[in-house]
Amino acid sequence: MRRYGKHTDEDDIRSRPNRKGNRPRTNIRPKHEDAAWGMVLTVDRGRLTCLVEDRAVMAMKARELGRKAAVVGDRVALVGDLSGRKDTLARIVRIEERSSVLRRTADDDDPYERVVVANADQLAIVTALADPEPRPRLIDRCLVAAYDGGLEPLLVMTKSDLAPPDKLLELYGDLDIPYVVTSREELDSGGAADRVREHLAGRVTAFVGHSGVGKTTLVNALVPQERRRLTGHVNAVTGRGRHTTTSALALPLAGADGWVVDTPGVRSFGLAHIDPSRVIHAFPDLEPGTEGCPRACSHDEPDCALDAWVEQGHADPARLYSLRRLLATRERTEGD
Ligand SMILES: Nc1nc2c(ncn2[C@@H]2O[C@H](COP(=O)(O)OP(=O)(O)OP(=O)(O)O)[C@@H](O)[C@H]2O)c(=O)[nH]1
Ligand SMILES: [Zn+2]
Repeated sequence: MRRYGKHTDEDDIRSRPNRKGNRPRTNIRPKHEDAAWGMVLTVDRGRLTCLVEDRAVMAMKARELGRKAAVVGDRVALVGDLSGRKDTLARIVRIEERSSVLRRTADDDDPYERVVVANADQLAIVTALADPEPRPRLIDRCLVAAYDGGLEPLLVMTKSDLAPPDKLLELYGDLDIPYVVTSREELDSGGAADRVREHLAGRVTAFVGHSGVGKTTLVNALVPQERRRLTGHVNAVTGRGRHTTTSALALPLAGADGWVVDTPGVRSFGLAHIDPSRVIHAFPDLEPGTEGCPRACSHDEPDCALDAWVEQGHADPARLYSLRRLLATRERTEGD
């Protein structure tokens, strides 16, 4: 994984025009020698905590960056006071191009997409087998966002002590998506964290899930208190499972090289920003069946080949129902 530290790139902010196309004013040019690379760990009302070498450095975005927001997971160039000491504030002068972006909107009518996490390799979709009931359509939405943003999905099914995973495995077990099933007992023994950790080594994994599924419990098991202290997040994740900001929070994995990015619990996952034609990629069991579809098929018309595909037993009818519902409504309501 990349290391964060001294920024040696020749292409520094001084040679780049600002958003009006003008060269930045002389007096606001950052000193190149001072710039260092960091990773954004969390964002709280315009204040960003960045990991620089092994220090947590508070920073603000430089004005030259305009409206472009830095989000958790972003790799940024920083100048100014990089000591990480209390009451110091560095400046972010550049955001590196992202290798992936997890985006969502508040609902399917919301024109404002937000980037939840940048540069994550993997999306762990946490779903409880009971309490709260699993919601396949929310899982499907997360899968769409993962494929669209360039993240590999991982399914984590919690609370198998309360209900068996059979129904979800019928839907997702054959899709080539790795999955882990955990229980209360395995949480207590450490077995749950061990099995999830096997999928996280050397990667940045964003965890998403509906409120109450046990995401925070799991993240706490993966990242013990002393690891959090390394990045200044001593009390960032509280007992009741909510950290104080509404932003995601990157935490260094214990026992393996990798990052866990905890995100606030969601009730919905809006996909207003995603073109309907790309939704099918999150349905690898159905996608091959669309070869027989007419051009620009909406997959909800009489000639759609997917009905026959399902009748021939290539995919579960519930999956086609999910796809159609997602395409048709694209509307996030509580019951969806
Ligand atoms: N029975 C059972 N309960 C669990 C399991 N995992 C977590 N819980 C419980 O589920 C409840 C919710 O867990 P949290 O970790 O707070 O859930 P969360 O997904 O972080 O929820 P938000 O903070 O709202 O995002 C807690 O009371 C946990 O103790 C499990 O495997 N089995
Ligand atoms: Zn079709």
